[in-house]
Amino acid sequence: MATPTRPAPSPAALLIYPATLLLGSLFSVISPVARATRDSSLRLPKSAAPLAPSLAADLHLSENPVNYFARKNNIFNIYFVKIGWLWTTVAFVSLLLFQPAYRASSSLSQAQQQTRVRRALQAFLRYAIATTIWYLMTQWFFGPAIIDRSFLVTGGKCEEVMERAGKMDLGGSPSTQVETLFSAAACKAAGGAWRGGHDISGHVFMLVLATALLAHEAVGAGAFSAFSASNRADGDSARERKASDPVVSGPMNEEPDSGLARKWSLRLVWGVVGLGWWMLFMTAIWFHTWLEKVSCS
Ligand SMILES: CCCCC/C=C\C/C=C\C/C=C\C/C=C\CCCC(=O)SCCNC(=O)CCNC(=O)[C@H](O)C(C)(C)COP(=O)(O)O
Ligand SMILES: Nc1ncnc2c1ncn2[C@@H]1O[C@H](COP(=O)(O)O)[C@@H](OP(=O)(O)O)[C@H]1O
Repeated sequence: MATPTRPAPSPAALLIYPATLLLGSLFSVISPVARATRDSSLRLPKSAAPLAPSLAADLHLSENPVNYFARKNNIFNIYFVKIGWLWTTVAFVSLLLFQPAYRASSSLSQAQQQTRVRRALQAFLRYAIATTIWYLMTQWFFGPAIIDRSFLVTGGKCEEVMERAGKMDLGGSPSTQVETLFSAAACKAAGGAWRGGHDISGHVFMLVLATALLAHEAVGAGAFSAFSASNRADGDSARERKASDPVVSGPMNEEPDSGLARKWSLRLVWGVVGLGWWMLFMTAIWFHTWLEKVSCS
């Protein structure tokens, strides 16, 4: 019998992201509630109207909008998305610790243990690569992050702070001043307005990366558990097969209490993926222009 391997999720599943952005943008056009938010932004200069969601965000119109999810200070934005990589890390580590696909245990043969350690290392490498990409895109790239740099090269700037900088000393060393002007977070913290360029959505970027990474890993780990459990149901024949195959090994040899942790780690991961998808959908409805959303997915 051929050795079963963990099935890789189909790349077609990634279409969920453009579909979500498309659906969110359509919703933002046809929903009366979303229209009401846009109407308030029509009090902006006429030329600004087509870009309403983005400008509404820039001008802090979304601090008190009709829909709860259109508020920047909504609880899910503050405690979930804004520290989204922390949630991603916790969920990922729980998979590595509790899923039998990665968990080495003393009741396994040496070959089985080696296979699991190798799998866990490969999974960690995927996480490390994704973390590096997230970090360079949204946090730091030898100075301002790539998203901030792309905003600047497309003509954006920290408007009010630039004006103030022209008139008075901002304080601090020249390098702090440069940071103040050239990173979105520092610009907003200094009371400036990050306007004018192509503002790739950090939310969309991080949520797509995090949910794709976690879902990919959870599908593999979940399928491994399910396969192993069905093997266990098969009884002796499976036992014989396992004994001769270092790759096929599952909860058959698992400690009894690890089943609960296995279930809850998958629940945590799917919870993070589900909420991440929902927040992506909310960003698509309430924030950014079309191009800004699509350019980072
Ligand atoms: C050459 C460069 C090397 C870079 C090295 C980077 C990674 C090392 C490789 C492997 C990592 C291995 C271990 C890492 C250990 C711990 C990582 C833990 C990561 C965290 O938990 S960071 C703390 C939590 N912070 C966040 O989650 C922030 C998430 N938020 C954002 O990114 C932004 O707020 C945003 C993009 C969602 C939105 O941006 P704004 O609109 O608010 O500007
Ligand atoms: N789903 C969401 N819920 C609440 N606020 C969101 C959001 N998506 C984006 N935002 C806010 O819109 C602004 C642009 O975010 P981004 O460029 O990452 O998409 C950010 O504002 P602040 O920077 O003032 O917090 C961010 O917090």
